[in-house]
Amino acid sequence: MAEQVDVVVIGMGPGGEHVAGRLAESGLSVVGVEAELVGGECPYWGCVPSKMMIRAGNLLAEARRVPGMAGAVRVEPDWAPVAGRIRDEATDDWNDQVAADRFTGKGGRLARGRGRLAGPGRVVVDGPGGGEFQARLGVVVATGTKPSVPPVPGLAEVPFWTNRDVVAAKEVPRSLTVLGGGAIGLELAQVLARFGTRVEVVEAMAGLLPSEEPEAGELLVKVLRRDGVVARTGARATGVRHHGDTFTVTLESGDDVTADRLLVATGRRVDLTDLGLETVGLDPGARALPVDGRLLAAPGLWGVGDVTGHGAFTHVAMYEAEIVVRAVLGEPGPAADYRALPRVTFTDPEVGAVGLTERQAREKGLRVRTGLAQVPASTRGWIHKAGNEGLVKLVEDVDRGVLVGATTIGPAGGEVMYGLAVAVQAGVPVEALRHMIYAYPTFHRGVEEALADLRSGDTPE
Ligand SMILES: Cc1cc2nc3c(=O)[nH]c(=O)nc-3n(C[C@H](O)[C@H](O)[C@H](O)COP(=O)(O)OP(=O)(O)OC[C@H]3O[C@@H](n4cnc5c(N)ncnc54)[C@H](O)[C@@H]3O)c2cc1C
Ligand SMILES: NC(=O)c1ccc[n+]([C@@H]2O[C@H](COP(=O)([O-])OP(=O)(O)OC[C@H]3O[C@@H](n4cnc5c(N)ncnc54)[C@H](O)[C@@H]3O)[C@@H](O)[C@H]2O)c1
Repeated sequence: MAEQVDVVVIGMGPGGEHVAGRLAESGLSVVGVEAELVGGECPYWGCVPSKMMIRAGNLLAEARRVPGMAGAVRVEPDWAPVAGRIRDEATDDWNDQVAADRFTGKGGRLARGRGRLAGPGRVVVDGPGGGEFQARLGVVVATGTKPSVPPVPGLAEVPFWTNRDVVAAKEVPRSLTVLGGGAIGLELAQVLARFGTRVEVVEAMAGLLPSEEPEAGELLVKVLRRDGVVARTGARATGVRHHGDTFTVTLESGDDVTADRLLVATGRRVDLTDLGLETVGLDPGARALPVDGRLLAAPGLWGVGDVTGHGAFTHVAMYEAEIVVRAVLGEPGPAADYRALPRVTFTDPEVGAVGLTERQAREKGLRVRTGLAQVPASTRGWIHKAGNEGLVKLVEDVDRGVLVGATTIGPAGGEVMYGLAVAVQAGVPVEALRHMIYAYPTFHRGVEEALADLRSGDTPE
């Protein structure tokens, strides 16, 4: 006999935990099903520990910028406090009791185990907290993603690292090859290089961070080189071997890239295969859970977070979670709107981005103008001097006279992006943005310069 409850949430990462917690707080009987740790990838192996690592790497980099600016320092990197913080402050040594208690403290019930659908509203949990539940109001699938491992010959047979191994490392490796020059690969490559690891990044596409503006990838190649990171772009791996303590990645060019460790950071994939989706008429072979603007995948079945394929970011998971909370509670509110989806890659300089890149805007058929401003040429960038690399790039839909995308790279690139996210989301006219006051001397004054460049910039096509 299945136990009757109001809602079952499968997967208690940032998305699932938010939905389950909010619904439990509102008085519903909610079962949260989790196969690993309550909190998901972000606090234990993703955002939080990686940003602690980045904070440490950035401190070293700032200290190294002292000569010529503020005197002399001796910098001796030590990974021990970073590994210690990750264990003690971020992950409780990968123990989720605090998160589990937070959920049950809101009135939720945690079922530890692997959940799968067994028909509309029905969820079977295999594991220590197992059982069968029938949800009166609905089921929420928030099962996240796994590392995507490309079919490079030999790769599956070698003991490569994923983000989880880097986060858990008690010592940094002497050398590291990073397969994939996206967000994970670059953030981790830069940190480890700053702690003394010899790092090479192998990126198959023509530039680093290929989903962002090409200017971002070009700039990152230069700044990473200064950290000692070799970035090989347009580099296709044709084979991987592991002999003794050495990983060898052979490239199409014939070059071999060798290192003590190999990190695979070639994207994340949604795995719907074992979720019983066929029992509710959905395709378990789909690339992502197909949901509508209210995150509904089927009657009484919602999707939240990475699994929906709208952007593998914690803020997307939380945003979608809130929409599902409203839907389940029958509260009014807008449908999901991804026009101003913000991204921040926390390299130094940070790469902030929102909305469409120039290429995406042109592919949508928009008439586009772009404006560019260089951070080192701005007053604040010039004052900042060491570590001042960056730029602001704006993408305007000429016919509507509004920004549809922006990229803000610089020492506070992620923060500078926020104002532009508001402009994209609210469709603030470019004309109005031009007649605002931008505080002097901030990094965000680069926005004003990039707006001026729009006026004098590319001729509309
Ligand atoms: C190294 C790294 C750094 C990152 N940095 C950032 C960042 O700075 N900013 C940012 O916004 N995002 C970042 N991300 C992405 C972010 O971690 C994810 O977008 C976020 O965790 C997605 O949340 P989610 O709830 O959709 O899924 P997840 O966090 O993946 O959680 C899904 C949960 O579901 C559980 N689960 C799966 N299947 C089942 C099942 N059948 N039954 C029960 N439980 C199941 C899993 O065990 C997991 O706990 C980073 C990711 C990585 C890997
Ligand atoms: N700061 C953040 O918000 C942050 C940080 C880390 C991760 N994330 C999230 O996690 C997701 C996954 O990160 P990721 O870096 O693994 O994925 P990604 O999709 O951002 O980058 C993967 C990179 O690997 C490259 N690649 C794919 N196959 C390859 C191959 N065979 N050889 C060489 N290169 C190959 C791709 O061209 C791409 O540049 C991100 O897209 C992002 O949504 C966010």
